[in-house]
Formats: sequence, C-alpha cells, structure tokens
Amino acid sequence: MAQLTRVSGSVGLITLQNPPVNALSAAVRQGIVDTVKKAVSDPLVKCVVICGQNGVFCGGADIREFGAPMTGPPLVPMIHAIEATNKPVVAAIEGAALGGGLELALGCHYRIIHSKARVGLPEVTLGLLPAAGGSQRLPRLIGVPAALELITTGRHVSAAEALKLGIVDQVTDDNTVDTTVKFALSVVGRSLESRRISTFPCPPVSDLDAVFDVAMQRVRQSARGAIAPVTCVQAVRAAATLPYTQGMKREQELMATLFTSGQARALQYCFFAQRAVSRWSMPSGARWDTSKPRPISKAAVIGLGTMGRGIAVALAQAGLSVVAVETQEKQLMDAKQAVSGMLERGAKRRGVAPALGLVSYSHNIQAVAEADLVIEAVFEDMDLKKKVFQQLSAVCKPGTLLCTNTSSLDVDHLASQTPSPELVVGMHFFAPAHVMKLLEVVYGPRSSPQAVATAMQLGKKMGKVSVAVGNCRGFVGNRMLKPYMEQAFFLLEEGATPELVDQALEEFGFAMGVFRMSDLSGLDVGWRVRKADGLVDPDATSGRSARIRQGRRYSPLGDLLCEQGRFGQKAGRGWYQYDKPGSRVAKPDPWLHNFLEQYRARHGLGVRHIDHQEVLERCLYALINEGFRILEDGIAAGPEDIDAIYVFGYGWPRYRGGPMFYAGMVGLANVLERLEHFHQVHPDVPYLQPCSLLRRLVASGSPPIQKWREVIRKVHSQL
Ligand SMILES: CCCCCCCC(=O)CC(=O)SCCNC(=O)CCNC(=O)[C@H](O)C(C)(C)COP(=O)(O)OP(=O)(O)OC[C@H]1O[C@@H](n2cnc3c(N)ncnc32)[C@H](O)[C@@H]1OP(=O)(O)O
Ligand SMILES: NC(=O)C1=CN([C@@H]2O[C@H](COP(=O)(O)OP(=O)(O)OC[C@H]3O[C@@H](n4cnc5c(N)ncnc54)[C@H](O)[C@@H]3O)[C@@H](O)[C@H]2O)C=CC1
Repeated sequence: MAQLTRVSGSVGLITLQNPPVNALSAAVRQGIVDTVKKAVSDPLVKCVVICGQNGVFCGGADIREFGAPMTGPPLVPMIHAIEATNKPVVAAIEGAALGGGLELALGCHYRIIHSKARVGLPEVTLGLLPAAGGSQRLPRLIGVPAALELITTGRHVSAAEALKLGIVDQVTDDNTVDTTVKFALSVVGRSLESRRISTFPCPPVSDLDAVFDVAMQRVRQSARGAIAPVTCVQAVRAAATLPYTQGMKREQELMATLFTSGQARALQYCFFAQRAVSRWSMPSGARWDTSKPRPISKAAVIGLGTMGRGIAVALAQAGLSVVAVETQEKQLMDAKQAVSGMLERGAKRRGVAPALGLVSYSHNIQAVAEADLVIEAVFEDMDLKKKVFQQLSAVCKPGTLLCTNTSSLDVDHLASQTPSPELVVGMHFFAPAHVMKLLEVVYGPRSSPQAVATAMQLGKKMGKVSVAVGNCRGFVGNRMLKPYMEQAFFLLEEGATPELVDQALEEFGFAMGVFRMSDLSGLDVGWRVRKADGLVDPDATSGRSARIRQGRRYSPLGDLLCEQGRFGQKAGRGWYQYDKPGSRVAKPDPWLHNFLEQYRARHGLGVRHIDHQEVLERCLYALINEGFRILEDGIAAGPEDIDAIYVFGYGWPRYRGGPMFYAGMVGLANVLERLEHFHQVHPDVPYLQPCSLLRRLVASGSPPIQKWREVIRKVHSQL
C-alpha cells in the first residue's frame, strides 16, 4: 500500500506501507501509481515527497512475489511516470533504498538521505540485474566505472559515500521527512529538465572497450560460473553505448534470461534460508521466539592457536571485552601480536578504531572468573578438554556459559564434566574464525534453550550466520563432508587423478576441489582422527584387508601420504606439489601419479575412465544422502539449515542454493536412482544406500523444498 497525505500546505507526502521493509509488492506498486496520479492532478499539491513507513524507504521488489505470475502495475512505467511529472518529486531515504527501492528513488528528481541510511543495487546477489532502469540510470548519474562496480557486486553504500558518488543530493542527521519536505518546497518552480536522469548522456569513458574487458574479466574470475554478474556488465555496457530507450530494451531482454534461471531461484532461496536459520528450534520444542538470550558483555577464549586467535578477534570486533588464555608462553606472545595485527587490519578496512583495549591476555585460567561466556579452543583432545571444562567449572562465576569449539568431539560428554550441563553448548567456528561467516551452535540433550539462544545471539552480534544443530559426530557440516571426501579417495583408486576430481568440483562452482582443500587444511588432521578411530593400519599393505576396515570399504591413500610426510601445503607436498612449504600454488605431481599407478597395480584395481559427471554424482550425492539422514535424525531442523551451513562454511556455490536445494533442482527421483545404482555397484559402502527420508519424499511426489518439513515431521511422529 501507499498513502497520500498533504503536509505543509502544498506537499503531497506519499508513504510506502508494507512492513517490515516496504518491499514493492503488487499492492505497493498500485498504491504508488494511484497516489502519484492523485498528487499530480491535485492543484493544491506543488511538490511530492516519497518516503517509507517505520524508518525504511524501501527494500526493493518483493522477492516473495518472484515465483508467481506477475500481477499489479510493472515498475518500469511507474518510475517513468514519476520522472515525467512536472511537479518536483523528492525521495526521503531512511534506513535503506535497495534494488527497486533505489531505482524508484532514481526516478525521483532529487534524493535526500539520512546519514545512517544505505543504498545499493543488490539484485546481482539474487541472480538478477537492476531491471527497473537501474542499470541504465545509475551509469548516467555517477559514470560507468562506479556504476559497474556497484551493480556487479551489489555492494551497499553508506550515505556519505552515496553523496560523494553523486547518487544523492543531500545527507541529513535530522528528521529525514521534515528535511525533505522543506527541500521539496524550496525547489518548487525550478526547471526539472536537468533532473531527469534518463535524459542524461552517459558520461564518456576514454577507453570503453578496455573498461568493459577488465570488468568482464573480473566478474568471470570472481563469479566462477554465476551468470548474473556477467549479465550486469552487459547491461551497463548497453547504458554506455546505446540511447536510453534502446538501453532499456536491452535491460529487459537481459533480465528475461535471468529472471526464470535456476541460479536466480537458488540465490533467492539462499536469501530466505539465511534468514530462516535464525528461527531455530530444538526437538524438545524449544524455539527462538520463546527462548530469551542472556546478555553477554565479557567473554573469554581458552587456547590461542589458529582458532582461538580468530575467535578472540571476532568477539572484540563485536564490542565484547575478551580475556584470552593460553598456557604456552611463546604461543601467548605470538597470539598477542597476531590478534593485534588482525584487529588493526580489520579496523583499517572498516574505517574504525581498532578494539585493541578490549582484549586482555593471561596464561592463568583464573583470569576468566568474571566472564559471562567462555569459548574453549584447545587441542582436539577429549582428555585435555575434559580437564579444561572441570577447571572452568571451578573458576567461573555461577551461570557462566561454557562453550567448546570442538570440531568432532561429543559436546554432551564434555557437558557431563560440569555440574551445570545445561550451560554447555558447542560454538563451532570455521577457519579463519574472524572471517568465515558460519557458526554451528551445537546443542546436546541437556543444553538449555537459554544457552542456545545466547550462543545464537552472540553469533549474530559477531556477524555470523548461526545455525543451531544437534550433537552428533561431525555435527552437520563435517558429518556430510566425510562421505564426500571418501568418494573422492575411492575415485582415485578407480582411475581418477586429484586434478580431474578437483577440476570437476571447481567447474561445479566450489572455490576448491577436495584435494586442493585437503592440502590447504593439512592431511594430518584427518589422519589423526582416523588413527583415533582405529582405522589406520600401516601393516595392511595388500590384499582385501588393506581396503576393508571395520567391515566396509576404506581407502588408505591419505594415510599412505601422511606416512611419507606429505601433509599438504605446509609440507610443500600432499596431493599436489608446491614450490616450497607454505606455497599456495598447487602443481600436478608426477610422483603422486606414479604412486597411484603402483597402488592400483598392488591391489589389482582396474583403471576405468571417469568423467566429470561421475565425480559430481559420486561425491555430491553421497554428501546429499548424508544430509537427508541428518534431517531424518533431527540433527538439523530443516533443509535450509544444511544449505546455509554449506553455502557459508564449505564454499558450496551460492548460485546452486546448497546441497539440499540442489537435490531438488536435479530431481529427488534422479538422486535416488543414481544412489541406488552406486550402492549396487559398491555394496561395501553403506552410506550410498539411499536414506529412507529420500525414498519417502520421492514416494510423496518430490514436493518442493519448502514442503519437506511436513514430510520430516510425519517421519518423526512415526518414530
Ligand atoms: C521482468 C520482471 C521485472 C522485475 C524488476 C525487478 C527489478 C528489481 O529491482 C529487483 C529487486 O528490487 S530485487 C530486491 C532487491 N533488494 C534486496 O536485495 C534487498 C533485500 N533486503 C535486505 O537486504 C535486507 O532485508 C534489508 C537491508 C532491507 C533489511 O535488513 P534487516 O537486517 O533489517 O532485516 P532482514 O532480516 O534482512 O529482513 C526483514 C524481513 O524482510 C524480508 N525482506 C527483506 N527484503 C525483502 C524483499 N525485498 N522482499 C521480500 N521480503 C524482504 C526478509 O525476508 C525478512 O523477513 P523474514 O524472512 O520473514 O525474516
Ligand atoms: N583448525 C581448524 O580449522 C579448526 C579447528 N577447530 C577446533 O578448534 C580447536 C582448536 O584448534 P586449533 O586452533 O586448530 O588448534 P591449535 O593447535 O592451533 O591451538 C590450540 C592451542 O591451545 C593451547 N592450549 C592447549 N592446552 C591449553 C590449556 N589447558 N589452556 C590454554 N591453552 C591451551 C595450545 O598451546 C595451542 O596454542 C580444536 O578443538 C579443533 O578441533 C574447529 C574448527 C576448525
């Protein structure tokens, strides 16, 4: 809806009304069309101000309407009608003017913005382009290079930057609507000829082809398979090279190719999934809206290795005071330097003062006595962690939340070491912890809803996408990763190379394939876990026992590499070779190819031709099948939780929506059929057996992902 009122005698004030962000739904567009017409034809109205209710101008087109056939008046003629009026129309921007919201403001003759508001054209992040004239008006207003950058990245711009770029005419710290009303009255009677952006020529660029070539190269490199950024470049090129009307035609044509694309659907799903995970629930019935978080102002981190340092930085950057405890003197000194450096670099990037004073250091665990919440990040060793938790229980004040950053150990077992297991949760960060967006908040059967709510809220404060998950081996992300990686090892045994597997996965859109990723994080990490699980047996060198452990197929390839000291990048060799230890450029290694040949010969393994399709199906469907098991077990509440974890923590290409969304896109029946086939061929790999939830979904007609929770609820109610 939009409401027209007359203020200050002769100002027609149009207020967009569609909480929470005044998205341009069909009703809002109709409201704008009607109120603009009314204001223009009212002789008492001399000028018009457009604003949004509740402190937000407009969050853009209503994304929820994208899946359905378009109803209501289209945006483009609506914005043209505003631009064409003979009465000045001024946008009063509070909160945000994004996407269609900014395009609406660009159709106005002037724009006044509150100093705390932001603007942007984030359509590219939804798989679209600004197709309500944004791709044609913005370059005309601020020039091609700046518009290209904003449109291809979707970056939000502060009020100050918007003024500097020339997107807005004035910034105010006062009441935006009052200021805009006064401003509108002050421009009544002035010619509007020079205020209609669509009539502007695009500012000339000296070497147009070079500018667009560089932009195209940049988006192709960073977008890795995403089509919207490429299309955005093409749309801006149309603005730079064609008259406005033809440019608009091109904008519409390009948008038509994107609007119904699978990538746009996936990205829009991700937008809502990211928000859905904050509405968490636990199998006990505890929920986000009935569980009150506890205020946290003082936090502590125990163990200042790779993870502890990043966690301390993330906490301090969120404004908390942090006590950082490390027992090794040298580590403590190094950590102090590293944490200060990270805080300084982060502050420089964000243009704020570094929060150095918020972090204090100690080698004594007693220093955490006053903390409201402690995050333990010592070595991955159950006995050590148990000891630390017992110490914390003795040292901390009553009610302190005790969190562990363990990546694989049993959170509930750790909780049982304390007199208050309800205060224990996992806070599983991802490396580097101050950069990576994902946080798995792991609850055990005894974790209190308040503890979960507090960890979830703290994650949000740190700018993380926090996902509440149940306690099981590997939680959600690492549990699904295990079959994925194992399939990659099996493919090497059957004839593939690390390069082939990685290429297939990187072409799919992963930032790194399995083997490059394994080299980066260190092969010894998994080796230690497999040893602890009793899977590593250096004596089993040939025969069936070498490749069957604990009754199922096992590939000792990773163990054999570790025995040779090939721990990955840090050793200068792993699945690839590197110029020197620590170097990042992975090169194919003839030694490894030779080693694989000998290995296959020793085990009598025939070499098959393996293509990219098989790599994708074997690795991804094994991972997806585990995802269905996780849903069936109630470890994740819904497919959105799993997808958010994979998109924000594991480099799953966002434009493919996440593994569960992807399964829906390729067809659940198809996934089921391929898993059945692979399980038949590899009966000694139990996890290839299709999960019963997957069968159930297929049997119920493969409903859209939004309906899976109903099927899952039925499965749970029958257990
Ligand atoms: C051939 C066809 C031609 C079609 C032409 C169309 C061309 C276009 O021009 C296309 C577009 O506009 S696409 C939309 C572009 N706008 C955006 O991407 C902004 C999205 N929103 C935000 O960034 C933040 O919500 C924002 C910064 C606004 C607010 O952040 P907060 O952190 O305060 O709040 P959130 O938790 O993010 O959001 C609150 C609730 O609002 C929902 N929502 C936000 N933006 C929406 C939008 N644009 N449409 C529909 N719902 C929207 C959001 O989902 C959340 O609700 P819940 O999910 O229920 O929690
Ligand atoms: N490295 C990674 O990518 C990830 C690791 N994790 C988990 O985070 C935890 C820490 O891992 P990293 O940081 O990689 O280990 P790390 O080996 O880099 O650091 C551990 C630190 O804890 C210190 N420490 C040991 N005992 C201590 C004690 N009693 N009191 C205080 N400090 C003590 C050590 O001196 C060392 O500096 C582990 O549980 C690991 O599984 C979780 C996610 C990712």
